[in-house]
Amino acid sequence: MELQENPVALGTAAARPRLEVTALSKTYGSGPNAKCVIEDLTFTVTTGEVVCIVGPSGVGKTTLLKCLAGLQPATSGTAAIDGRRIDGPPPEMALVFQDYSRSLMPWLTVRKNVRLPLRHLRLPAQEMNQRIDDALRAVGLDGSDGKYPWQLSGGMQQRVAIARALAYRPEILIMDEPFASVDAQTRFELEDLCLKIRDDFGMTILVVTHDIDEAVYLSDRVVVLGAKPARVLDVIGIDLPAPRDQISTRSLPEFAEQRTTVLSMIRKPA
Ligand SMILES: Nc1ncnc2c1ncn2[C@@H]1O[C@H](COP(=O)(O)OP(=O)(O)OP(=O)(O)O)[C@@H](O)[C@H]1O
Repeated sequence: MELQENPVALGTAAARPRLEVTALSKTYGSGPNAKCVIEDLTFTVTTGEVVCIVGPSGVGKTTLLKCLAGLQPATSGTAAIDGRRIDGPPPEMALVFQDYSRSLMPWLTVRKNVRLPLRHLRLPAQEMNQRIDDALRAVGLDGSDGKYPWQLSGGMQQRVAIARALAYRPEILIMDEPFASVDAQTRFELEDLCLKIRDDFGMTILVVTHDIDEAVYLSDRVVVLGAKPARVLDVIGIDLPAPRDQISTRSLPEFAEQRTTVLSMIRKPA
């Protein structure tokens, strides 16, 4: 797959903040009905990093992701890519949502689903087909392109959703609880796919998850959010050896230590 060269793997670029969230706040409504959902969030995601955001349910993650995706303005503060303020959907960003059953079109084949976001790029047919083939191969679904989503397992459907994001060739991938609706074994496979995408393409990946173990397994750093309003409690560097492996990494004493650190941060009284 030829998404982009991996500057991190090639050692040609110093790690730099790709995505910068600075003092970002979002209040819905005004006057007596004003509701501050996220307050003064500051964190960065560096090129080629996987960063997970964890926090209590209803913390405001969708609100945050909508601001990062340029779908709604922040009330104050900024989100920026390479120092460029986000004020609309950034062309270098793709999103993957939890609910694949609602994000895939059941009446379209796998191939046509993956092609959907490419239509507005007006690519030559050959390049369009190449991108679709590459993306399906990257998620292990080459050979399934003529099937319909409802003919696939949940995990395969989520792979289609990931392939659709990859075919767009994003530099930044944002995933909103992407593996929450699949069984445990598939979840492990998709987590490893996420790390492979980062390793192969140097992609910068931000994942929202409620699963602390998943956050520790995937992340270079974990952003821990407190609730009401959402604010950053801590950013925890995850120092685990690469490459990560579902059995050996999760068996390490350091894994348990990092997990306890994140968990106790979330459960600490405000
Ligand atoms: N457009 C809106 N107008 C007013 N309030 C909103 C709006 N969107 C979200 N909210 C409120 O903001 C709060 C956080 O919602 P949000 O959907 O961002 O949380 P979440 O972390 O994604 O939730 P969940 O974990 O349940 O998916 C909720 O109380 C919600 O009611």
